[in-house]
Amino acid sequence: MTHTVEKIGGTSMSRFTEVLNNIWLRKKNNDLFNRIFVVSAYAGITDLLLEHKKTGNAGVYSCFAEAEQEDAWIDRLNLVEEKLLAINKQMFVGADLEDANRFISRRIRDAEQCMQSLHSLCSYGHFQLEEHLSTVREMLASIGEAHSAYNSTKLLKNNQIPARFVDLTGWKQERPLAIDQMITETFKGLDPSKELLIVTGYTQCSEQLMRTFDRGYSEMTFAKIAALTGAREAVIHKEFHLSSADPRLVGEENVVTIGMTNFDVADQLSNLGMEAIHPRAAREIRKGGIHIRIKNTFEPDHLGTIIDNNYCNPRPCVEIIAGRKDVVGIEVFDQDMLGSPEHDIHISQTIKELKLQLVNKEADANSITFYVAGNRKKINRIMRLIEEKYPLAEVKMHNVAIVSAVGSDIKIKGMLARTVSALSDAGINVLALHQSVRQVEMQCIVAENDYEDAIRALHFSLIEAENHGDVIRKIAV
Ligand SMILES: Nc1ncnc2c1ncn2[C@@H]1O[C@H](COP(=O)(O)OP(=O)(O)O)[C@@H](O)[C@H]1O
Ligand SMILES: N[C@@H](CC(=O)OP(=O)(O)O)C(=O)O
Repeated sequence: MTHTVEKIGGTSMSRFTEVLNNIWLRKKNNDLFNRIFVVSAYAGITDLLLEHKKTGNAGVYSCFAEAEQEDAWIDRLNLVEEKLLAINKQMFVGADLEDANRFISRRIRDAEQCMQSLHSLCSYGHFQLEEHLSTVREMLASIGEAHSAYNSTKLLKNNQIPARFVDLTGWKQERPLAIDQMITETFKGLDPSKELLIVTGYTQCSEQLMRTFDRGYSEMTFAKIAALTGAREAVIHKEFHLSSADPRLVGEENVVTIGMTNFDVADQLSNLGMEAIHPRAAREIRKGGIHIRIKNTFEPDHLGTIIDNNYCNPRPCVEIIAGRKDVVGIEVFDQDMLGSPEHDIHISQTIKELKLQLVNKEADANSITFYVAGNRKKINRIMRLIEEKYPLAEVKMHNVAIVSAVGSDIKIKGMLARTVSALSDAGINVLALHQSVRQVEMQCIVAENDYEDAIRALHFSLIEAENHGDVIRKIAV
């Protein structure tokens, strides 16, 4: 096991000069190679191609799928092309710029043609658009990663580094293969000891990457490659160190870097939309017995954070304050619910079918509240469906935020009391409170407007007050 597999997130990718200097060119001679890079689309591009990951705002795909205005998706696709070409212009000049533009414009035109043809085909009742939508979604998504991987390879070659564009998008491939086979076959003929391999974060596969793993899918490609090629270490390059809270909210000068943590903590964070790592990707890497290192792209000398399955902080404490805005609490009150799980089962199933994200839920004798995230249209739809199914129930919608204190071990007396006091001392009303018996995280539901203040208050009382220094649990390996 000599090589590493390294993923570069979209936010970092957009700062391509720093990626070039801090990640690629930094290593010299023997250390330069034996690194396989899996790259995400440049920041915001997948959001434009599909839909906004957090707000659900329409992108090319959602316009095409909803087809309210027939040609709205074409305008959006042209807008994406403009953005991609603008990125090229920042990176290349002359013949290189022309080549980069030709590559990506061809893919966009191919996709446009397929989608146009599909549209005409589906004007005949024999062909149903719905049956092909997931394929269209996959095709569109792959454009973002093909663009960033192609450009990165070109940039490296321009800097005299041997590099190869490894295209897992299966563009114009006859038939999709199963994901494991697609990766194994592709890597068979490649030698990472001789050149840097720059791999698209999107993989075309018979399982359909997004249908199986959804957004953040490049981490799945990354995890599969790490496991299937037997990597020594799986590295994720991000915009910030994995920190005790979002540095944008709490201030870079106040947060503490996390030195070590475990996959359990990472799962809690990804449930809140802070994808330290995609939970399914984590499973793949964990099964392969590989640890993950999260690194800050802009501080290349820092050891970063190790996520290891066996890690537990020897001193119980809160390590991270995370949270999520734009959560809707759907409260269903129905006295017929007493003693029966029927409402819970049915509503949970509807949430799944509508592809809303269930962040948490709580229940008492005759009411149940589902905390979900997703776009407004879907939320309104589910409210309607619940009211139709249970006409005697009272269904209410609450716009809330969730703030959460997470730690690999928080099993100490008084921790929950301290958390709630921190919020009440800051004048914030706690609407609901959850802590599971495993005691890995405590979640407080607060009004949406209180989100930022609540994060800062919890960070101040539970982390800053502990004087951890620069790093919570320095890396010991
Ligand atoms: N605890 C945290 N540590 C570091 N970054 C965080 C944390 N919580 C939220 N963030 C935010 O996550 C963002 C990175 O998001 P992410 O989806 O991982 O980006 P990418 O994969 O494009 O690099 C940062 O901009 C930062 O504001
Ligand atoms: N760009 C894709 C894949 C991905 O994983 O992106 P990022 O690494 O920037 O989260 C998405 O947004 O879903």
